[in-house]
Amino acid sequence: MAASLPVAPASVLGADPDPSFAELLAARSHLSMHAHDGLMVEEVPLARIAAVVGTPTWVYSAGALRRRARALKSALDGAGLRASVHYAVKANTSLAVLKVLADEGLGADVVSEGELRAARAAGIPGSGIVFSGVGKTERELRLAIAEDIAQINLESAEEAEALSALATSLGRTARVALRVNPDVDARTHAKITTGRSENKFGVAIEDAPALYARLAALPGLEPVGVATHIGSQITSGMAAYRAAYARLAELVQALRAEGLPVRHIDCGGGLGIPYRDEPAPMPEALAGAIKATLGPLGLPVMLEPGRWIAGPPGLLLASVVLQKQGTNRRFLVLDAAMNDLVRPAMYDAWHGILPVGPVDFVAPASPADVVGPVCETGDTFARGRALPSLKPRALVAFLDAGAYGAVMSSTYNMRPFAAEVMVDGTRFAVVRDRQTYDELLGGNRLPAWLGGAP
Ligand SMILES: Cc1ncc(COP(=O)(O)O)c(C=O)c1O
Ligand SMILES: N[C@@H](CCCC[NH3+])C(=O)O
Repeated sequence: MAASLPVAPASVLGADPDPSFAELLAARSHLSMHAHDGLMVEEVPLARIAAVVGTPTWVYSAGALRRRARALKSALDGAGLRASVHYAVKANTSLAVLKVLADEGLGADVVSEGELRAARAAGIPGSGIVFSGVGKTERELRLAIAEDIAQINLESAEEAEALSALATSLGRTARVALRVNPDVDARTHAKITTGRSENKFGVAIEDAPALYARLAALPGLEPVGVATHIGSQITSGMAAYRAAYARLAELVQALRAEGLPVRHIDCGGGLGIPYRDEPAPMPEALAGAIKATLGPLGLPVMLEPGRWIAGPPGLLLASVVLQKQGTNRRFLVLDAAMNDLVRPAMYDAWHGILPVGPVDFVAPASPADVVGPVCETGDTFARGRALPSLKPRALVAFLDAGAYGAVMSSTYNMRPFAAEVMVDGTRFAVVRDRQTYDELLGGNRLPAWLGGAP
């Protein structure tokens, strides 16, 4: 049920005010503020989840995941593209999330044995799986061959030679695509741009024709296409995508002129989401950019979106431990920390923070620094954020934390991994148990010479 509550004040920081609570809510249709139950995900009050599961807890909306998977596919269909979507598993590896997306017919883009196993465990067939990554081990390549996955995206000449030798020794032929680095600037955070020549990913586009010919000549390999991925959280429009895809199109024409077979093009991921008030790139725009640049080739395309699918449907639910008055600063100290959600510490990322209680939602707001209890100054989620005065045990939600949230958490400061919950309509379920202290300590062993069992 939508909020019929007054609009909370925007940030008091001035020139570029943060979005108000009401604006944040309005842009996220799986969230609503109920006058009695507080902030809800679909039909489930977050306060109920906190009462049953505790905090910190990741909460995912199955409905929002399904809607986004469908929206992406319909944008691609609408542009008349023959396209397959391979969800980038790295964004969120929860089996429940993967199962929802598998049920929507999505394939997977994986970068490790663990991700390949997770995708298979969720029921994604090998024929829907693409394996990317700059350093796949022999063990991982063996598994990829055994699972007969759709394609292995090769990122170097060295990897091509190694895979050829391995596949030949196994008496198999591996379908491969060549990941090229088009040397375009995706104009995103320096730590997550991948398509510049100085980045470690892919092979230089100038070297691609010769290497593709080599793939065709090597035993045990069947080159089926070319791939690229220029970076993540791309919100600067379609120019970088267009530049990269135009280079891919030229490459494909050059390969065809040499009589080399190209069956499809892997366009990568990277579509950004509005965490704060960034312009929201729509899948229709990406589909249009693909159509305009690659459409004339008449080939099927593959996409590898991670964040766009899994980001907005997830949040991190946390409790206030205490509110501390510092020198000219108010600190809201939470039970969640940088070990749970590392993006603010790692990339200075901005996440919307909403109070969960209906009373807190409409109470007067003033600037607060929102921090965790970890012993690092970087354990700061937000500075000067307009929030009401919150009592110990009040709940807050970090928005858009479904992608690169739980997957990047650690147990730093001996803090267990948080629980994960999925909401679907009126029901919710724990989809990953909170790590226990026994599990947290369990992997430790004392050698005999320190008193451990011989
Ligand atoms: C090869 C590859 N494909 C897809 C993705 C998914 O990116 P995003 O979550 O930005 O869509 C990544 C991560 O950036 C990647 O490295
Ligand atoms: N982990 C990054 C994105 C990296 C994308 C993976 N190649 C983030 O949280 O924004």
